Amino acid sequence: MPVDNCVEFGWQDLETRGFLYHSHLTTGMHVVVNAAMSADGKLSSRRREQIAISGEADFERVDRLRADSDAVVVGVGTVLADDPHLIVKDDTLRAQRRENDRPANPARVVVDSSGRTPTDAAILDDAATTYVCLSEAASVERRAALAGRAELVTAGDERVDLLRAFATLQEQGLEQVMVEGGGELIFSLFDAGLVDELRVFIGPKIIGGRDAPTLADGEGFVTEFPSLDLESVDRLDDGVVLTWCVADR
Ligand SMILES: NC(=O)c1ccc[n+]([C@@H]2O[C@H](COP(=O)([O-])OP(=O)(O)OC[C@H]3O[C@@H](n4cnc5c(N)ncnc54)[C@H](O)[C@@H]3O)[C@@H](O)[C@H]2O)c1
Ligand SMILES: Nc1nc(=O)c(N)c(NC[C@H](O)[C@H](O)[C@H](O)COP(=O)(O)O)[nH]1
Repeated sequence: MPVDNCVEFGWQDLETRGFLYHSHLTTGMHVVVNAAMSADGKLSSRRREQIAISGEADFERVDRLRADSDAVVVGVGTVLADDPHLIVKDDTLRAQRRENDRPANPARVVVDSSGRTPTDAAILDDAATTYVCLSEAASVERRAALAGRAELVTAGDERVDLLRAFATLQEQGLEQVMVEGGGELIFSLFDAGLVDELRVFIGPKIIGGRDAPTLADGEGFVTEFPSLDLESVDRLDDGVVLTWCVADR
């Protein structure tokens, strides 16, 4: 039975089982949003400092999902707050990728309209290819600063046009895409109809704070809301991982 727009198995399983799946994009890209959320729905504190919400087992799950992916995507807000590296941490998983003729690490993608990604950001090191998705608002100076460190994708006038940017990434062969956050980017991806699957680890913390980032920030939906089909609930560490398919709009 073809898996409609949602992967019930790991990526390799999907390929070996020959299941067909379709994505919200015109052809093969499959976008999985994966985040860790406190019991009260926050991604970090109001100070936007990184807070460990995942336990050891969930961090390992995230590492496996990265290893299964062609690209890991974050917004520049996350780069500025956490200076993430976004590589596969487990040596065996990296070796398996190389054995499968894949780069040791998935590509890294930053959604960053004006090119605010610092040139000394960990995400720009040589551990993996990095794409910086800019809009036309990015200055010549910022483009020149980033050009030597990353592949530049330009889409959109003010904010990054996510549909066009993701279509360009797909042309680069990036089909299995994992989005780690943050809340602004996750909302925009849902708003653009680009999300196929949502996996959330809900961890044993209360963070609170009316200004703390949540799973989906941005403008918010007011009349029509993305609909989710629950695929699985798995207990992990002292929390749970919920996996939803995003229903076609
Ligand atoms: N717990 C988790 O799983 C997790 C994961 C990632 C980030 N975080 C946290 O989230 C916070 C950062 O999230 P955030 O919401 O501030 O920033 P973000 O990472 O979502 O980046 C948003 C920024 O991306 C840029 N952008 C360009 N085009 C855009 C578009 N079309 N749509 C949306 N953004 C666009 C804008 O500058 C925007 O401000 C940090 O505190 C970080 O620690 C938590
Ligand atoms: N899965 C997950 N559990 C958490 O408890 C937590 N705080 C994050 N937060 C995501 C983090 O803010 C960055 O997006 C990168 O996940 C960091 O990546 P590196 O470890 O530097 O590769 N993510």
